[in-house]
Amino acid sequence: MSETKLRIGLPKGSLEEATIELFRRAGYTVSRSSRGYRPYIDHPGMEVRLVRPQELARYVDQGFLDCGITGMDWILENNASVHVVCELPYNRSTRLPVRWVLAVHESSPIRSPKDLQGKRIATEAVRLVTAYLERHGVQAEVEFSWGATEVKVPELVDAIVDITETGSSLKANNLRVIDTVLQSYPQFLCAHSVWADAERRKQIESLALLLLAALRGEEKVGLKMNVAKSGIAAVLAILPALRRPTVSPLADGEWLAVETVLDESQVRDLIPRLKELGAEGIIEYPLNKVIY
Ligand SMILES: Nc1ncnc2c1ncn2[C@@H]1O[C@H](COP(=O)(O)OP(=O)(O)OP(=O)(O)O)[C@@H](O)[C@H]1O
Ligand SMILES: O=P(O)(O)OC[C@H]1O[C@H](OP(=O)(O)OP(=O)(O)O)[C@H](O)[C@@H]1O
Ligand SMILES: [Mg+2]
Repeated sequence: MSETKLRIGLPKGSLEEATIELFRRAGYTVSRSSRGYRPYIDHPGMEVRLVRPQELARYVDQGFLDCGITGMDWILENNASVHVVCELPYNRSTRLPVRWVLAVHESSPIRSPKDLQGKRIATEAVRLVTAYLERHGVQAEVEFSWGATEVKVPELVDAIVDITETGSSLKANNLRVIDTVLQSYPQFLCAHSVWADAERRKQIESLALLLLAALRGEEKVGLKMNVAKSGIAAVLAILPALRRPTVSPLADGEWLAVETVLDESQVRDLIPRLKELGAEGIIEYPLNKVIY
């Protein structure tokens, strides 16, 4: 093991709970004290810092952190030069990407990006929005917002660009979405110099493997059932698998046990059909990690 510890930056705020839970499922316990920004991690070769997601990519770029997790949105907004190891498809409350949306008050006459000509837009991501307006050939004033952006329309600004995940903040503030500026998932990123170092890179790749395995373990389940030999072809015809289902004989020589791994979302449609096809003793079980 290398002498110096791998310095990992984890995002404070919206992504904090979900990220620490992801690390737990990946096999790493990160424990925080109430105001501590230096949580403990149960691995002797690692240390963790809790950092604002807006700043994390910059600290990795500058070499203060070796690697970390932050949204693609803030990597782009900072124009940070970092190596993206992998995308991690989760967010604060769902598995969907967050969207940075251009939104106006319900009562606004603005209907399309073109209608923003000469208007004022508030956002936390000034660079992203400026680039968006350029792509649409629109000149408008983009002002930086420190947060609580939704409440600024229609009195303070004509439009906002803000993050939405479940849509409840937009709804609560009577906002109408005009367009999506960017979709974003958290990214596992590291410094170019870390990626160039064979030993560090191996550490990073192992961590990425476990984080992805834990995320997949959340969305997949195992399914087992008994099927009479005469019915096996029909069952196999509808059964998804990572590669192919496992089929093994029961002790009676007449029946077969079938085992597979599939998306949890498929199970509710599949189980009634399997039952109709004569499958018995169907059991579903959770998985901690899935590695392709
Ligand atoms: N539901 C969500 N709302 C906001 N951001 C989210 C959500 N889910 C994931 N994220 C991601 O978390 C990061 C949030 O960064 P942001 O700058 O908004 O800080 P924050 O964690 O929301 O802190 P604050 O509460 O001070 O705004 C972004 O990368 C964003 O894509
Ligand atoms: O679509 P939703 O699920 O409602 O989530 C989106 C909301 O969450 C974030 O707010 P945050 O908690 O970061 O507060 P802020 O507005 O002060 O940044 C974001 O800025 C939206 O307001
Ligand atoms: Mg926020």
